[in-house]
Amino acid sequence: MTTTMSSPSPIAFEAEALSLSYPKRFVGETRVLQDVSFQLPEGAVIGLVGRNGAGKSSLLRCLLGLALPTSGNSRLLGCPSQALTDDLRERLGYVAQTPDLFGWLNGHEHLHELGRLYRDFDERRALALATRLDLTMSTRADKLSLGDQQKLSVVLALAHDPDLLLMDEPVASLDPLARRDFMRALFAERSPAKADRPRSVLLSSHLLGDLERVVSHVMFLREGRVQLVDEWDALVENLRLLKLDAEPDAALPGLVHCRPAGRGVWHALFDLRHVDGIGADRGQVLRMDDLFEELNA
Ligand SMILES: Nc1ncnc2c1ncn2[C@@H]1O[C@H](COP(=O)(O)OP(=O)(O)OP(=O)(O)O)[C@@H](O)[C@H]1O
Repeated sequence: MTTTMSSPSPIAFEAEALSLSYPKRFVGETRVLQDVSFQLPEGAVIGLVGRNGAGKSSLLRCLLGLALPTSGNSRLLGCPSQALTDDLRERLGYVAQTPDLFGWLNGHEHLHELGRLYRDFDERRALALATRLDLTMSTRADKLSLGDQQKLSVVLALAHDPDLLLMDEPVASLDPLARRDFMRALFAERSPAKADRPRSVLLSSHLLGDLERVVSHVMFLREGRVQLVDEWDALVENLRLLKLDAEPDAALPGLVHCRPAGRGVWHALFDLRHVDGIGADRGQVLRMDDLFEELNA
């Protein structure tokens, strides 16, 4: 089931019927994204959630113009992904799933090289973040642990204080303290010149406990489709899980999702905003990992 939400605020991330397929080796195609639509406002911190292979990296790559959709389109701050302007690129930060570093350069040398590309690059700010993340900047990237390579990628992505940040599992290899410091860095004060601008963040992660603490919005992807996209507080307030002894009628108002849970029991997820007095308000409130299980089991 797909919920598409709109907002009166300016839109940071937007997709319209976005689909992406890759040809299979001999015949047919792999459908990676199917009819993905959403609008997410500026200033939002969005958790992008789904099982392995759900299409999270592919969606981020389409938004950044790094993958060409089969149909549909997407925009970043109103700019079409396939025609990002230099000005828009200056406002972007991206952390790829696999650290995208030059193995023979150390952290300082990376800062020096990248600093030549951005007008707003702030090396002092980057070094302060490296210190907070306990990252040694004098070691060649190919001699860093995977976690430290991820930290360096994050330091580089934040060094020009971007308005839009897209991050593909940036904390997967970080220890809990580094993850905490990373999350703080996301919300650290912006540079004086950008203090009044909202930063919008789209962040894919399997660490749902961490996401739950920081996101304003969440988007659940399954098999390339958007299952649910909404403000996280609204989902906590309004989604309820009921355990039923029969399959509910799919046409019941407010029914978001249902699944057989074994021994004749059905789990039904209702949205109280659309329910018509069937006692769903007595259902269970879900944490993000519970909701993930309900949508994917
Ligand atoms: N270049 C490609 N050619 C063919 N198939 C691809 C290509 N890139 C991705 N895929 C397929 O697209 C699907 C989605 O992959 P994607 O990496 O977007 O998923 P993901 O949600 O990011 O997964 P994970 O959580 O494991 O990182 C997978 O089935 C993958 O095999």
